[in-house]
Amino acid sequence: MTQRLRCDETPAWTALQAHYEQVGRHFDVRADFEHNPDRFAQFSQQAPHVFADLSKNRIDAQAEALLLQLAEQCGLVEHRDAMFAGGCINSTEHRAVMHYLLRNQAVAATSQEAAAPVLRGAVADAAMPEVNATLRAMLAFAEAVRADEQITDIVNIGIGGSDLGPQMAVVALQAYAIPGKRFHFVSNVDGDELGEVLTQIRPHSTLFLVASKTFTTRETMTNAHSARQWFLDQAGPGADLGRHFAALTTNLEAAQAFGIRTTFGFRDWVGGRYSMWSAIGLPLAIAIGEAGFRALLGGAHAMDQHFLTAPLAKNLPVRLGLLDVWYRNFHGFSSRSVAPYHHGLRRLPAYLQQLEMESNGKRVDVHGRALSYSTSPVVWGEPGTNGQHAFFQMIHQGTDIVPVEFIAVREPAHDMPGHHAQLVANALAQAQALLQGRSDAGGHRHFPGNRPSSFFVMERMEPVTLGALIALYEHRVFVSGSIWGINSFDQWGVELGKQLAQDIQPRLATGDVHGLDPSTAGLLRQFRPRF
Ligand SMILES: O=P(O)(O)OC[C@H]1O[C@H](O)[C@H](O)[C@@H](O)[C@@H]1O
Repeated sequence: MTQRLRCDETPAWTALQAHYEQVGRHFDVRADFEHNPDRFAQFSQQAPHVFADLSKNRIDAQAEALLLQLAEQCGLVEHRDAMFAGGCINSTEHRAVMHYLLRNQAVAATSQEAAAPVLRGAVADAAMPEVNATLRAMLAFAEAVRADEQITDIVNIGIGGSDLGPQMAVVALQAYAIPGKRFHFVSNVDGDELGEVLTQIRPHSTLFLVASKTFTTRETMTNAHSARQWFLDQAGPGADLGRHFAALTTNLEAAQAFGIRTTFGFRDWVGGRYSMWSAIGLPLAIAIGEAGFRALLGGAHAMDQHFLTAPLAKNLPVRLGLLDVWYRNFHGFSSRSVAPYHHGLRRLPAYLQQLEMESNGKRVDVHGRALSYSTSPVVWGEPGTNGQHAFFQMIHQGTDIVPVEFIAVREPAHDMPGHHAQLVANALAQAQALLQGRSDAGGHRHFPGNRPSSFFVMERMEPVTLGALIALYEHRVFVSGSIWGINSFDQWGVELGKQLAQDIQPRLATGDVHGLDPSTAGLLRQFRPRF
């Protein structure tokens, strides 16, 4: 990787610091709305399937111009283009990052059209035949499962990226899910989770999907082995494991060694948290069918094209990623709350926690040098209107500023009179209240206002819009990670705990506390009589 200027060494960074001191620190969005009649138009835009209003944020044209200079001076475009050219940008794992190839399909493409990739180039041309062949095989399998009335329950066993994406999407697209089939997601090694699912299913009507990129993740392997044992015990003699288990993995040999003959693969250039577009999306494909899954890919692809081709000043992932940098590094905001005003998006905050914090929660740059500036904010949230009755108090009147991201759709999937208007009114009102505040009352009733928020609007929650929304988030995370000069595609921070768990587990049986710190030793003794 060529040496680039670190973001805090660029002239734009220094200029942003000065602009923050002179203007940003005291910038009042309400005053700017009064002086600038174009503010809404300037800070809102239509991207593929997602309209975004960023005008309630603490940003002015000068800050955005300087952020765009920062992007230029940090080599954002070169980095983006390196990713889309198949460059080895995941340098610590020596891998390319090419999940976008999995959705290299035009919206509403038929299976024939889909065989012709939209993004061209040597890397895409080489990879697409296998990508399309796997997609076709996986979608054919999904259609067969959909048509198989004997199979009523699909149990996905996977964790992290092998759970959060497909689960979030199956929940979000419930209105499009095939009737008569239930979808279960088992991720936790806590036996309560698998145990609860096993009480609801029968072996002959269940399909287990063992989803693991590596096929070595201990939680997933423990759950998969327990599920297999349960299946063999319950199904009795003649149990056909092969018909009731499939694997979604890059490690096909390990899956076969487990006894699974139906396997769908993908390549190591698909990161776990970027894998819902791959074979890991099989539960979703079963739920929404081939046409739905292709529409999801098409929506994501439309966002890829936007990210690749729109000028940076009108490039929504770029604007959002730069806003994140502005807030994190200049305003010092340490968290962002996501508030989907859509019941179907209730797993989105959990999904985004992994996407953003596992990608950008890094303290060294791509060369391993310690950073002197902050990276990933904490991302958290709950669906509206529930959050309003819980933690919005803090967002309106607390001592910290928490930018909020509202997400709403124009068309609901239900036809319950009055509900949708009330839901949307609440989302609009919350954003308005955060901005306006309330100064006609003092003390406890005073709302300071000028509290920032963004607002995303989509036509309805459907495969194509969900695909675009998730790709938007992926690229936004890429943008801020790229400015920070970190590797957004590794996750070494999850390793140490895994290793120590392997050391501790046998100690629970033996009681050996040798070499442990006093706290861990004391806690281990608390559990000792149980093992
Ligand atoms: O899909 P798997 O190989 O089982 O990995 C599952 C998850 O576990 C890892 O520890 C990482 O933190 C995640 O990025 C990954 O998605």
